[in-house]
Amino acid sequence: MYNKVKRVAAIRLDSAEISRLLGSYPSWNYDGSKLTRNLTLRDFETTWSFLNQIAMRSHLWGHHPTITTSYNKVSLQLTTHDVGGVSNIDRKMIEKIESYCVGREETDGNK
Ligand SMILES: C[C@H](O)[C@H](O)[C@H]1CNC2=NC(N)=NC(=O)C2=N1
Repeated sequence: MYNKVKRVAAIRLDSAEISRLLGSYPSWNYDGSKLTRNLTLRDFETTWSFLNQIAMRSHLWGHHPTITTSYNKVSLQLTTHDVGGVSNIDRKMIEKIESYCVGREETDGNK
């Protein structure tokens, strides 16, 4: 699944496309240059399982979010240097990351 590196040319998203993306994924924010998301996961193991999936996907696509983590907290930043902004690859990465989040975020019940 993660053994074949696939690179595609990045296409910059315009502001309407970025707005649509944020509409579909309200947990993400746009700071004018990059897409960001902060999340809290259920526990440490869940956090690293999630991070490993992102790492393998990043390796496969040659596209690497900036990641900051501490125990069960993760901050993600996504941008594409080649286009000097946000691209279709960042959008695809967000779609993947959101699928990896399902059922793994901390809920009020276990705070
Ligand atoms: C040379 C190398 O492919 C580039 O620097 C890649 C690596 N990973 C990357 N990751 C992200 N998030 N954005 C990029 O523009 C990017 N560029």
